[in-house]
Amino acid sequence: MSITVSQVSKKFGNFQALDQIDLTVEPGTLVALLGPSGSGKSTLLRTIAGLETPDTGKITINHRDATHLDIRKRNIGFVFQHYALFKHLTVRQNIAFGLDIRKKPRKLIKQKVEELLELIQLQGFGDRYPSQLSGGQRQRVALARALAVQPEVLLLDEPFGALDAKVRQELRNWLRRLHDEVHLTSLFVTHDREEAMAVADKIVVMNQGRIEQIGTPAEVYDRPANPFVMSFVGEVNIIPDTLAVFNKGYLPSSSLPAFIRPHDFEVNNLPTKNSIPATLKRITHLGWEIQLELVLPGDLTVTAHLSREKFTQLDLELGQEVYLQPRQVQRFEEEQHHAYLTANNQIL
Ligand SMILES: Nc1ncnc2c1ncn2[C@@H]1O[C@H](COP(=O)(O)OP(=O)(O)OP(=O)(O)O)[C@@H](O)[C@H]1O
Repeated sequence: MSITVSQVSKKFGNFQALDQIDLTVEPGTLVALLGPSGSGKSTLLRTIAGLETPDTGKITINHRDATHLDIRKRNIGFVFQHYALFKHLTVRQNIAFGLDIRKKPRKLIKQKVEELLELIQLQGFGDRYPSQLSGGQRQRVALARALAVQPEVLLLDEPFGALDAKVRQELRNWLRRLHDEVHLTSLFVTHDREEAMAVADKIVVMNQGRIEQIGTPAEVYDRPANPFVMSFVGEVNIIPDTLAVFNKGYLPSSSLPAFIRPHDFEVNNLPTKNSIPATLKRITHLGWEIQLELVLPGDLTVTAHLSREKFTQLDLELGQEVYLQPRQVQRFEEEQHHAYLTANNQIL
């Protein structure tokens, strides 16, 4: 079941929530809509679901024009951040809800509900009420309820947003396995880049109602289309005045800012061929890696990430001088800086 969005725009009053969106979701893929708050992710998802009508453009689901199709005829399952389970119904009754209102035979409903309880690993919880479940369990029930009516498309709006980090991680791995098992086409909204990277086949990076880039997690991370994407999908050092800081042979001269990921700095105690001297200002233990805050000539502070092993080997002390050598530097053409500059205050 494929989804195609062509030239879809949507305004709320004077506010352009979606601006000429083009997107194709291939059958069987799990796609993440990633972007800062207010970038239009939910509006796009709701438009595909039929909860919003686009002002212009077209939406096709499985090659059928669905732009103005009634929501009930789209064969879509929807899961929201705030598990909208019916409080007065048990887990079993919640899962059965969509089948009940479609007046499916009792025997089939019973069988389907048991299958889904097994799928979400909540056998034995069928007679509980939502208030007797944890947040993660409730969200799994919400998923089972959406899956009960056998949708071909599953849309999830920040499904794990309200859960703590550990449960969130478990559930996202589980969602990935479930997606592969059930052979759905799924689209989910998140503002968490790690979640998008960990789960999705493709990531759609959104900003101010537009799509900045569509690509696999590796593509958007390693070959970002513009400064906005580079900054949004991972940490980055932006060296604005490359002429002043780097022009002494450290890097090829350029008037464009240099974008360097913290783990793309090689750190050494002694100068190497093209290294930059820097003073070590702060050391932070991030768990499996160490973050260094370093001051470059010209008083520019950058961060570098080191493995624990390398950190131990260097035997670093605060205030000492080290030498940085960028392994990889990205630069973007002038016109690609627009999105970054306008969204700058949201991501730095
Ligand atoms: N029904 C509405 N009426 C007016 N403005 C709306 C409506 N729905 C959304 N908006 C506005 O459209 C913009 C995009 O909202 P949307 O919910 O799509 O963003 P989002 O990327 O999902 O953000 P978040 O991560 O915060 O949920 C926001 O500025 C929001 O205030």
